[in-house]
Amino acid sequence: MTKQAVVVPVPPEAAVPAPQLFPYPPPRAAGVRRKQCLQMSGAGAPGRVGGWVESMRASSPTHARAAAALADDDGRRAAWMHPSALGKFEQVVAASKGKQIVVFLDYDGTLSPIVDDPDAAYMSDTMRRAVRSVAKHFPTAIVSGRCRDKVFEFVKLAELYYAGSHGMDIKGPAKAYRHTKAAKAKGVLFQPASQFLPMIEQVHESLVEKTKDIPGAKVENNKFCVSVHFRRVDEKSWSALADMVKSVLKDYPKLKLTQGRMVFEVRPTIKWDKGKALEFLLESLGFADCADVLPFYIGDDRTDEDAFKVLRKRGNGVGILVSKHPKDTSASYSLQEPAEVMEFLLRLVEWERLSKARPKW
Ligand SMILES: O=P(O)(O)OC[C@H]1O[C@H](O[C@H]2O[C@H](CO)[C@@H](O)[C@H](O)[C@H]2O)[C@H](O)[C@@H](O)[C@@H]1O
Repeated sequence: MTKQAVVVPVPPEAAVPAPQLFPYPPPRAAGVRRKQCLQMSGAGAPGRVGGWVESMRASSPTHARAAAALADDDGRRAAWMHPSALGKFEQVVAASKGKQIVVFLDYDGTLSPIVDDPDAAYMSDTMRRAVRSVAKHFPTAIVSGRCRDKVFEFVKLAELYYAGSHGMDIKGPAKAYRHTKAAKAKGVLFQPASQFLPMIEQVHESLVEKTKDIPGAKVENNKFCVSVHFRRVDEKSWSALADMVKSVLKDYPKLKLTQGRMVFEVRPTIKWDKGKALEFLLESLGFADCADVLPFYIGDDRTDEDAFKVLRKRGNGVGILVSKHPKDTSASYSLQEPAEVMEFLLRLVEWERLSKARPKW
């Protein structure tokens, strides 16, 4: 395959931008307070350990269920916040008239169910078939916090675009989609954080060493970022684990700490995230500043919010949050779990097949 290696350094983050709302239907629920990602970087001081533990609790399924039980008392608000992308399917696809749909899919919790062991987060064969069908009709990308090779090992579809390490490692298929002649003809390869590789290696080693005595803690090397999992750590040790991670990162002001689903994510402080990856891929496909595209982004995690925000800012696109519980999100629709994601993808394929067969008046 012909590769085009583009390695572009991206400047460190200057500041965390204030959350902003965009006039994009349907509206977000009012009165839901936005939870900031916890930051530990040159730009922001770390919160108290108590703050971290609160945030760790918030990402645990037991606590999420308790929060949802409260929200259910106000069911009207929950329903309004996240209309189902399946229930509102016709409305979702109506916006695509005359436009090319491009599909972006997160992996963990979206295509595969969340499991205790990150190495065993397999995708079902039926889900793989659904994603393959989607990719036959629309340019399709997987956007994951995992390292690109690992997510490819799970998905195993060569025809897709892959953005691993939260979008910091992007590679396109050998035969790329081209909307315009200006679109990149050669395979895409983009690694904006390559200068951080040695640092990430060091931090990975230190984190493995430091956390080895905390039962259940697991450190995962995701190439341009590192995950520290606490799903299998006793809640009594969460604060000790948070302390350890923070103490390692003290010596690395160019790295920041964010949190996902029962996982700490150590990432370079560059202005690059899943949202930037989405924009980069649209541009590579030939859709830069283009109105005749409708991006769909489906994801379940806090890091997917960066992509949902980009869609809101563009005022064009469909953000779908995968969650059983009401959450503060910039997505416009929801699906409850990977099984519903699969149903939605199959429906999208069927709708496209039928609309091609339909006579154009
Ligand atoms: O962007 P994603 O594809 O959603 O990746 C985010 C993290 O996903 C994985 O961790 C999550 O899934 C695991 C398996 O189900 C689960 O055990 C863990 O608690 C979840 O946080 C992956 O292992 C991480 O490296 C990714 O950063």
